[in-house]
This record gives sequence, C-alpha cells and structure tokens, in this order.
Amino acid sequence: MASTKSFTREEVAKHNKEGDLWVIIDTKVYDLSKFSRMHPGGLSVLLDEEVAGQDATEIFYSLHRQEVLLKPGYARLQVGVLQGEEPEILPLAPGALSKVPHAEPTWLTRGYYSPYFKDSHRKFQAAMRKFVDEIVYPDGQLREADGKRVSQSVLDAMTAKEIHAMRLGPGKHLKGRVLFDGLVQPEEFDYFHELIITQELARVGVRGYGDGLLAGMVIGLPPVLNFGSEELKARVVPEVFSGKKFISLAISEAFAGSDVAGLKTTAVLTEDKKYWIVNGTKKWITNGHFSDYFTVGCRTEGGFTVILIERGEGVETTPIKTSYSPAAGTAFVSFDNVKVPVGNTLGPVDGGLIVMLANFNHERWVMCCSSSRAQRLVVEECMKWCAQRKVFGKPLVSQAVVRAKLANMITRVESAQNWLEAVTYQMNNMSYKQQSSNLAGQIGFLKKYCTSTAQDTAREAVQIFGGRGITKTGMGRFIEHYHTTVTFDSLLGGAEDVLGDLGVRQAMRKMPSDARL
Ligand code: HEM
Repeated sequence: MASTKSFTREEVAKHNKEGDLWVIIDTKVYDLSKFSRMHPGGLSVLLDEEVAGQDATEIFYSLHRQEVLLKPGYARLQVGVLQGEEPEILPLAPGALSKVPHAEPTWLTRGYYSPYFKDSHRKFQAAMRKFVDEIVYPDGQLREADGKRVSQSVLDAMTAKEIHAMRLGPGKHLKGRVLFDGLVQPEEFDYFHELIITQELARVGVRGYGDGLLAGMVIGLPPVLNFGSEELKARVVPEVFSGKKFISLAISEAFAGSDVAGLKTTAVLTEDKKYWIVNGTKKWITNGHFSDYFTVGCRTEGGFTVILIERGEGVETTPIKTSYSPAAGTAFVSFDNVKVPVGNTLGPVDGGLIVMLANFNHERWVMCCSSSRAQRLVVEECMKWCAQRKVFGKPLVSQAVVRAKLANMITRVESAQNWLEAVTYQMNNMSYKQQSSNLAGQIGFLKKYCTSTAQDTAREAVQIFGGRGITKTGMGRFIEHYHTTVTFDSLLGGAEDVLGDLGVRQAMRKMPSDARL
C-alpha cells in the first residue's frame, strides 16, 4: 500500500541529488534514490535540476504511460503525498467509459442517442466492460508478451458467464443457459449483445491473444451446431462451451485458400462405408495448436465435404510463426490416414459448400465488430498523444497536418461503426437464410471497408507517434502492435478484393433487367 505521509514541496525539494532523490508526480512523492541507477531512462535525466526534488508530472507523462506507476514494483517507490493537494490524473476505474472524444462509439457517449441499443444492451455492456478490464485485459498483456496460451482461469471465468456460448450469436444453443448471471434472457439476446461482447474483447488490444480467446470456436463450432448429428452435438458442444476442449476451423491450405475447388485434403470412404480416411494438410489454422477438434474441409468423390476430426492418431499440429504472438495457437495441421466415423460428417456429403457459405456471413460480421473497435482504440491513443505531446513548445494537435490525420481517422472509425450498427439491425430482423441472400454482399463490403481503413489508420498513427510507433514498449506500444498485426484482419475471412467482388456480384444478380440510364 502507498504511504500516506504528507510533505510540503519545500521538503521534497531538499532530496535533489544522487543517492537522495525524490520527485513529485501528480501530487504523489516518489523516492528514486535507489531506483535511479536501475531506471530504464538512465540516471542523468533524473538528476536534471527541473526533475530532482521537483514536480516532474508533465515530463513524466510525456515519456511514460500511466500504467508504469500502477505496476506494483514502481508503485512501491511512492513514499507519500503533497500536503493539502489532490491528484488530477486519475486512471479509469475498471468498467468505466472513456471520456476522450471518439474513444467510445456514439451510443456509449454521454449526451447521444441510439435507435438500436436498449437498456438491456447498456447493462450488458457495463458488465462486460468490467469483466474485460478486470479479468481479460491483465492476462492479455502478460500472455501476448510471453506468447503462452490464454490462462485457463480466464476461459473458466468466461464459461461461468456463458460468454463462449453467446459468442455464437442468438439461437437455440442459448436456451436454458444463464447468460451473464441472468443479465439478459436467452430469448432477448440479439446480435447487438453479441456485438458488445466482440467489441469489448477487442479493447484488450492484443491481436494474437484476442484470437487465443477461442476465435477458432467462433468459426469452427457453427458447422457442428448447424449441421452435426444430435449425438455429435450432445458430446462436442458442451465440452467446447465449457472451455475445456477446443475447436478450430481447418479449411485453408498452402495449396488453396478461399478457392475450395483447389483443396488437396482428401476424405475417402472405407469399404464398409463406416469411416472416412482423411489425408492432407491445413495451414494458418487459428487455435489449431491446442485444438481437440478440427472442422475440416475435404475433397470427396463428388465434391467437397466438411468433416469433424478429433485429435488422435495421425493428427499432428505444428505452430506457425506469424506477425503476432503464439497465444493464438496458429498452426500447420497434418492428417495422415486419419480414421473418422462417418457420423462426424457435417452437412451433406459432397455438399460442404453450403456448410461453409452458411458460416461466412456471421464470421465476417464478427471480424467487422472487432476490427472497427480495435481501430477506435488507436484513435483514442492518438487523441491522447496529440493532446499531451509537446513539440516546439506547443501540443502536437496545434499542427494542422496532425489535425487532418485525426480528422481522417475519426471519419473512418465513425463511418465503420455506424454502417456496422445498421447491418447488425438488419441481421436482427432477418432469418439466417435472408441474411445470406441480402447481406452477404453488404457484409463483404463492410469488412473490406473496416480492414482497409484500419490499415490507413495504422499508417497515420505511426506517423503521429514517430519512433514510438515502431517501439514495442512505452508510449507507442499499442500503435506498434496494431501496425504490425493489422494486415491479418484484411486477409482472414476473404481478402479485400475477393469480398468487394462478392458484393458487386451479389448486387449485379439483383439488377432489374429494365434498368436503363
Ligand atoms: C516513479 C518514477 C519513474 C519510474 C517508475 C520510471 C520508470 C521508467 C520505465 C519503466 C521506463 C521504460 C519505459 C518503457 O519503454 O516502457 C522509463 C523510461 C524513461 N524515463 Fe522514467 N521513470 C520514472 C521517472 C522519470 C522521470 C521523472 C523522468 C524525467 C526525465 C524519466 C525519464 C525517462 C526517460 C527519458 C525514459 C526513456 C523514454 C523512452 O525511451 O522513450 N523517468 N522510465
């Protein structure tokens, strides 16, 4: 616990030399006498006459993130507070909304309204924010750094609130479950609740870890839920929703991605027609390295079939090094003569395309939710930095070129979110089938928009942060991470050009034959 001793500024000023060195940061008094020799920024900067024994608040915050002082090892350096003065820089309490303009979507900004979000969504958001701040965020920072898997305690905490089940959207799978301690009833749970879950998780701001939070389940389990036999569902779904077993979608190969006709993994029926024998390899499989189940796209005699394969004899996974942390468990998966019961077939034999198409819309919409929210985190970082960073004696934001960059960023993130909310409203009012026929193109365009604007924002954010934007620690650490990992979002679920083309083709199919200029 921090000391509550109080000092006058004059008393602090006496401790101004090597071996007896105090500073004031936002009314708190720190004794850096011993620490100064270990200070990552060096000893000399602390001995400066404007720092040693002085109020170093402004210079401290121009060089360090708030989190530095919250770390127990550094918080211990506090020996007291300034007499009769109150701190001004207060870190946000867990669950609180940011007051930085555009740091929150409009519906969460004081004084604004929304036609979409009701009281139930607001309560749900507040609970989810607190949960993420207290349980997920701290683990995210640690695991992204050490590359280990998401801690089981986090997955268990998510299970207790039924977050895994809710991440598959509204539907029968929620029936009878107590969602977030009863905060929302299964029948009232809609796509806006799901949007909230995805967007709150995206605020953790660490890409590999974000996928480690069972992104494989979000895309790999729906084919089991929608196309698996009752026996298969009864066994697999509870294991996965309880966070005890893991599942991945395994479609992409080194040979082919979106082009399923080019896949080389084969499934051949045994003579007694009781088993599939699967041979082949899959690449870039999110969560694959720790998955127990794989929803696998296979070439079969008359086309393409989706089969659920359990880890066992003949299944090997090797981690792939990607631009983000191994916390995602991204893997190369090989199947060598794997014997799979035919009961594990998902959907019609040779009719796997339907299974995949049914999955795409939701999967891409989830990506839009997380991509647009991650982009907003970058806007918040830039807004704060531009206001606090001084150049040529003035805040960075006094430069017109910097304001122009912020204007572009805000325009992009607000348009992405508003379009996303409009599409989400459509999803709430359409059946799954209607969504495929009416929204596949829209969602394709939206995803293309989210991820291409994300890359523009990443580039401009690095310009604003300068060298800090390419440094893994310190002020620009989120920007560096975002810039390094942002491209990934533009590839998964279909590259931008592929999605744009899909949207135009869907639109052209609906062109009236009598339309003329
Ligand atoms: C409680 C007091 C302080 C603590 C715990 C502290 C801790 C740290 C830490 C952890 C870093 C590494 C930052 C990172 O890359 O993540 C750092 C860097 C630095 N610190 Fe401090 N510091 C303190 C006070 C100060 C003060 C008063 C100054 C005043 C000049 C200062 C100047 C610097 C500089 C110049 C760097 C290098 C920044 C960079 O590489 O961009 N520090 N400090």
